[in-house]
Amino acid sequence: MNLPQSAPAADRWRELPAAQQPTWPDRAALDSVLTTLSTVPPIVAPSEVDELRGRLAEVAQGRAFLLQGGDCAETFDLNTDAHLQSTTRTLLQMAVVLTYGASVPVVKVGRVAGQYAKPRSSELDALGLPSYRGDMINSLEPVAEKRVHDPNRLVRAYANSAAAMNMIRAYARGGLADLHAVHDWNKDFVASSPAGVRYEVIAREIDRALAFMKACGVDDTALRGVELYSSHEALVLDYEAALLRHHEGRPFAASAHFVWIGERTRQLDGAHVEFMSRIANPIGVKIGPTTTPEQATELVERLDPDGVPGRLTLISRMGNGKIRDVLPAIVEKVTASGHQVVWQCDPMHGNTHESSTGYKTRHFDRVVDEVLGFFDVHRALGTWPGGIHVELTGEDVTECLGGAMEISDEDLNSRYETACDPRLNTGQSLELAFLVAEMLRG
Ligand SMILES: O=C[C@H](O)[C@H](O)COP(=O)(O)O
Ligand SMILES: C=C(OP(=O)(O)O)C(=O)O
Repeated sequence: MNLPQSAPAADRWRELPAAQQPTWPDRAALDSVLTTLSTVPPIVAPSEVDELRGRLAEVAQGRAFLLQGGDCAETFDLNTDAHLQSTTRTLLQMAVVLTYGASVPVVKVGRVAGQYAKPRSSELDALGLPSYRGDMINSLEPVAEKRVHDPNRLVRAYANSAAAMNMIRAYARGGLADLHAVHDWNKDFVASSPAGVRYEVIAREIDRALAFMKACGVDDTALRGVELYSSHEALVLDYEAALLRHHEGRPFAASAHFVWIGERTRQLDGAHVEFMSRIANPIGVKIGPTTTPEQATELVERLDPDGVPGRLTLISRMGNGKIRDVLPAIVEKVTASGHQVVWQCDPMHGNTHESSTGYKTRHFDRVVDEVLGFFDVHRALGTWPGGIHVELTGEDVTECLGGAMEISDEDLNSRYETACDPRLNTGQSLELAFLVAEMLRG
C-alpha cells in the first residue's frame, strides 16, 4: 500500500462549500495532526472494503439483506471491550433472527469503530454552550472550554477506531461470533423479555441443527466466525482526507469499510458529495423527506458514475408519516436510471420528538411503521427492500418509547445514556428484527 499521492481530483472538494465542519481555532495544530494521520496505518484493508462491496452487490440484486446498526455517537470513554462486545452481540442476535426467520443472508455492518462526529441542527445547545459535535471534535461535558473544537481529538478518534476494529476483527473470527455461542448472545436482562424468549426458541433450533450437522459429519467451520464490517458518517473531511490511502491506483477511505453522507451534507454542489464520489469504498447517502426524485437521481449519477452494483446505498429516513408518499417516485426514477443501488431504511432519524418529560426520543411504533412503509413501497414497485440502518445499543437503556416493555415518557429518565440521539435497547432491537423477518417472509 502506498502513501497518499497528490491527485488533483482527490483535492477538488477543498474548493467547495463543506457543511457542518468544525471550526478549529489553531490551523497549525490541525496541520500537524493531519500530517501525523497521513502516515499512520489504515484502519481497514482495501481487500476487506472490496469484499464488502461484493456483499452489497448481492444486496442490490435482491439476494441478501443489509443490517447496519450501533451507537448514534460513540465516545472515547465507552470504547471498551464490554461495550463493543455488547453492541456486537446485539447485532449478531438480530442477524440470527433475520437469517433464520427469513432465510436470507445478512450483511452485518456496525456503526462502530469510528462513529465519532455528529452533524447538529444548531450551533448552541440548550445551555447556550457550543453544541457537542462528537468526540472527534469536542467533549460532551457541558463546560465551555471543553466544547472548543480540538484537532488533537482527531488522533484520539483514529486510535480508538483502530483499537475497536482490532477487537471487532477478533470477535468476528470466532469465540464470540461462533454460531455455537448463539445462547450466550442473549443477555440476562433480555432473556426473560418476550423478544428474548422468542430468540431462545430459535437458538434451541439452531443448537439442534448444529448437533444434526455434527452427527452427519458436516464441516461447520464456516459457522465459527462471521464477517463484520465498520461504518460511520464521513463528516469531518480533513480527517477522512488525511486517512485516504491509494491501493492499485484507487483511493480508499482507510477510516472504515463503509462511509456515508448525512442528510445535512448531501448538497450536490458541496464538498462531501465531491469527496465521496472519488473514493473506492462502498458508500451511502441519507435521503430525507425533502429529497426530490431528480435530486436522488443526480446523487446516484454523481456517486455511482460507473454503475457498480453495491457501490451506493440510498438510506431513506423520511419519517413514518411521509415514507409512503415520498419514496415511491424516488425509487421509480432511480430504478429507471439503470443503477443498481442498495435501498436501505433508517427508521430513526425522521421519527424524533421531544417527550412530555423533556427527552429527545423516538417511539418504537413509528420506527416499525416506517420500516413497514418501506417494505410496502418496495413490494408495490417490485424492488428489493435491501436493509435497515438503526441506532441501537446492547445496553438496557430507556431512550426510545414503547416496545414490549412499554417504555413511557416517565420511564425515560431511568437509563437515558446516549451522547446524542435515542437508541433502541437490545430488547427493542430484537423485537424489530423479528418484525423485519416477518416482513421479509411476507
Ligand atoms: O444523529 C443525528 C444528528 O446528529 C442529530 O439528529 C442532530 O440532532 P440535533 O437536532 O439535536 O442537533
Ligand atoms: C446524523 C445522522 O443521520 P441523518 O444524517 O440522517 O440525520 C446519523 O445517522 O447519525
